[in-house]
Amino acid sequence: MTATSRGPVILQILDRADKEILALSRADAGAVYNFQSKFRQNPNARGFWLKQLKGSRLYSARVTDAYRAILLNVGDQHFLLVSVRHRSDVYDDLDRYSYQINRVTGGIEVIDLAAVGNSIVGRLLPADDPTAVPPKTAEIPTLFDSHTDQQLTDLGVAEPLLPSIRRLLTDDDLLRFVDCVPALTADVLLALNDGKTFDEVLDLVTTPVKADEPVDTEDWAAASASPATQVTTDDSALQAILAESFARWQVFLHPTQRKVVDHPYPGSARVSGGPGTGKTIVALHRVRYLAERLKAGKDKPILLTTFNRNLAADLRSRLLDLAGAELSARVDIVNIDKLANRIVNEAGTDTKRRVINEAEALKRWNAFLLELGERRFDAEFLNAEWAHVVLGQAATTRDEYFRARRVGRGKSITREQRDAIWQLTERFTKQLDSEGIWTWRQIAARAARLELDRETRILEANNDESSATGQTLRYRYQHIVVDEAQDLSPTHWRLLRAMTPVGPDDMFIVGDTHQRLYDNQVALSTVGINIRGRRSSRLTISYRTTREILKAATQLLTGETYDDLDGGTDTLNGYRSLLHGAPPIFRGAPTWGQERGLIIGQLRAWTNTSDGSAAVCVPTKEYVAEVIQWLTDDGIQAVEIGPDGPARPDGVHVGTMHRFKGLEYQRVIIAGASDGLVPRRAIDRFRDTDAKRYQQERARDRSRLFVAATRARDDLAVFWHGNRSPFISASLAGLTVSSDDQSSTMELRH
Ligand SMILES: Nc1ncnc2c1ncn2[C@@H]1O[C@H](COP(=O)(O)OP(=O)(O)OP(=O)(O)O)[C@@H](O)[C@H]1O
Repeated sequence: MTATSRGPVILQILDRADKEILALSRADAGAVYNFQSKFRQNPNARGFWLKQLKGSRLYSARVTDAYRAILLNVGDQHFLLVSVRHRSDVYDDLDRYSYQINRVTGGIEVIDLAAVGNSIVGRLLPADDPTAVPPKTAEIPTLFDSHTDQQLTDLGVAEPLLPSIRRLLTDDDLLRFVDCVPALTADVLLALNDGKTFDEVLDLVTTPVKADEPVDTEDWAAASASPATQVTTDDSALQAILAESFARWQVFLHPTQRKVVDHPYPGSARVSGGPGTGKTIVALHRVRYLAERLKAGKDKPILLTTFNRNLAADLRSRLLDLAGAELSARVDIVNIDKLANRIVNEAGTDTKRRVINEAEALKRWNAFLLELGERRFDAEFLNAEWAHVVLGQAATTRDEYFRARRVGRGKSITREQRDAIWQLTERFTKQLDSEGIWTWRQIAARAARLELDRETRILEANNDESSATGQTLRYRYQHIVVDEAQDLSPTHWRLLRAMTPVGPDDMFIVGDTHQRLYDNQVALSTVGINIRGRRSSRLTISYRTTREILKAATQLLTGETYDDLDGGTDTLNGYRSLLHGAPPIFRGAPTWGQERGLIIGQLRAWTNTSDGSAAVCVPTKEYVAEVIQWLTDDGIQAVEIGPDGPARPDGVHVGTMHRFKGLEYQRVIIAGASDGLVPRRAIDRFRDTDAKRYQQERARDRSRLFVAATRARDDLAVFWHGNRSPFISASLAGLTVSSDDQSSTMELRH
């Protein structure tokens, strides 16, 4: 052993070794814990039997009689724990392990060649030559024949794997193979095999993880500090792994996630990405990054906000896990409506009012119009105009309303109509006032007004140094982090913008417009938030969903376009998964009553679904009640998902598509995916009268289905009765018949 007792010994765990440790028995994992703490004190202690592979950086060390730790020495006293294996697997000479610094990413990669070899032949290789791989037979075409070795390594494929790659014949070979190779190699090969060109893979997969500086493949110290080397950062993370009290996301960030998190921005930044790409994880790490850099104090200079209450509760508990109590105490975590309400309460002028929700507001619009005998506009149109144009753009006078932009509001209106609308909304608002009630949108508008006024006072005080108010009045927050940004309204953005000064790292905005569930849209530049150019990044690897589910889910979106929160368009280009599993099931029944059989049958077929790992998602509340009844009658415990999440953790969870945001399940059934329900039949009336509105409502229903489908980790089943939803293509449904051939006699509920 060359390691001496010069400096402190550093021992970190390399990504993937944690999975092996967690697979050990409690006693053996405990032994790993003892091992690592003793090893740090003295790596040369006798009981370790520390053995170096000749001419190599690899060492084996004894953990217990049965287990060996495989260590990579990356610096004088600096080791990475790369594997914990049974003694019989290690073959004392460690020949089965290959290690390198990837010349594209600069990250350290350790490869178990024996596992790779086994994956190719699909059986165990002889123990006397674990790295042996059957020779390639010249005439049989292999998967990557059209790419040269040079091309593959330029894309970041690990060089030691090239001979094995040349022996991959089938998709199954590849899927087995990618389970035991470095993540970038897996990602590149899967993308090429999916038919992407060299340039596309370079652009989508390789460039985002490429090292910023040229890579020195002999500089192990630099490589161990590279974001591409995913290691535990401190002892507490290592302890957490061993105590099984950690979640992987707390420790191992993907290099693209790491780059977005650990980055000083000159102003606001925005992160997009499909479902499950770790946007919330990144938001949480970002909050920790910002909190660690705060000046000491007890105040809360960071705001972490999201759309609704249960998502905020989830952020709170996850931040506590990630950053601990002390840092979390410096962060104000509150959902956006509650934040607005707080500001209004603080002003003290409207504290006695009762809040009504959107559905209630619409009912009142209907009654109001009926009473007036008003027929020029319908209630939905006026409610939306009031929400998006009047309140959304903070128009408090007729003139302001006349100047307000109506982008995205559908059919255009004349000056005369504008005048009539203004008068109606004024009267409607007065009526609500007189009854002492208001909506969440009104609260947000009032809060935004209050905060904008406050900001004006701050700026005035700063300009006038003699003013005493300048000493005390400050912006509420130094940094604001927003999750689920796609669902915030322009008024919410105005409120947030006024709460933090424009400057470095002011706002960090995370969201995916493909998952927009509420009727809100914004171009951030119009509310003073600049996210253009390098301030925008996209995450593309899903950590939640399998390739099979992801492919089906993205097909549900075909034909729709999505905005990028700033007037442009966003796509799911490059969205992918390295996980694989069973193909999703798409199946129809003649009637809703018969769909019951599909639901119950599927839950029974999956087995062990009563532990909260499975959920049924339906289009409306009525269907929730009915499915819960069916499951209960069948002896299956059913638990409703309410506004604060599932009522209890076990059982089969049942809820509407709206409720599924922020949740994830091993197995998901989407039931009632029928034409007339998804999208809602109610929107048909806009088809001819307001094409823009029709398209927006339809896109929202599509997003709901997409969100529901992407909550599934391993298994997804989509059922319908009567005609299937038009969002489910014939190829998805596995049907060869044209849609006209679908049974038109099938009964549709409603
Ligand atoms: N670096 C990582 N390592 C391990 N797991 C991760 C990582 N990043 C994300 N995950 C896991 O992937 C899943 C999805 O993460 P997260 O909820 O942050 O995604 P999201 O992009 O916010 O999803 P959605 O848009 O659907 O809300 C979670 O289970 C999370 O723990």
